[in-house]
Amino acid sequence: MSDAVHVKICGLTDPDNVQAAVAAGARYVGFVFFPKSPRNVTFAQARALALCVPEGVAKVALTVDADDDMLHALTQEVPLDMLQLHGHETPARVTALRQRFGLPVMKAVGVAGPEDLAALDAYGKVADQLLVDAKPSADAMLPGGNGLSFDWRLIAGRRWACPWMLAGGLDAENVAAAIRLTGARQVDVSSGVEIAPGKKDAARINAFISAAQSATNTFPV
Ligand SMILES: O=C(O)c1ccccc1NCC(=O)[C@H](O)[C@H](O)COP(=O)(O)O
Repeated sequence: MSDAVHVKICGLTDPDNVQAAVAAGARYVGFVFFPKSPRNVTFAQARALALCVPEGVAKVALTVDADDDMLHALTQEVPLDMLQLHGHETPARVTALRQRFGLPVMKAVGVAGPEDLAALDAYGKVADQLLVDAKPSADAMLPGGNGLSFDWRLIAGRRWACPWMLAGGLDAENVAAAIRLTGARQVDVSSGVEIAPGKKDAARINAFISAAQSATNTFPV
């Protein structure tokens, strides 16, 4: 992995914001397939957005406890590079989906306290990537994308068997500190580059990517 921190902009719904993310240097763009989300896109919308994305930028589909039929239709209709699983998918399900759909799988794991760290070790052995995210509160409407951060000291300097991304409540103001504290080489953002739920903003996307890429990561690779 190169020295610059890799950025994923998640929950894109608009071609102008996809272009803004790509132009600013995002390495991943994420599309949300979760009807209750303000960022939900249809397969047709996602396909149109995906066709704007150049080679070298990974197109990630975020799903929540999706069944095989949904994933089959999704992967047939939308050109994708990765699946992001943001529900209660077990390690066995992660393994099965990697095999069935032939795409790398990133498993999101919510962290609120030290008791959540064992799950990162378990999923790190079977997933292609981990998304280390804030655990949503019990009454949250969404399982992610809540703009909530967790205590980064819980994972400072920790490593897993696969590459990982830091997520949860990041924005242009705090991302450099988060990178310094955790040693993250990849970061993911959704709410922190929005002006309203589901409404991304090109200036915020630019500011976030610039702040992440200029952050100094002092941890060894
Ligand atoms: O964004 C959503 O609406 C969403 C819906 C269902 C599951 C996950 C969802 N989002 C996850 C993300 O966008 C990010 O990967 C992550 O949780 C960080 O989000 P944020 O704290 O808003 O930056």
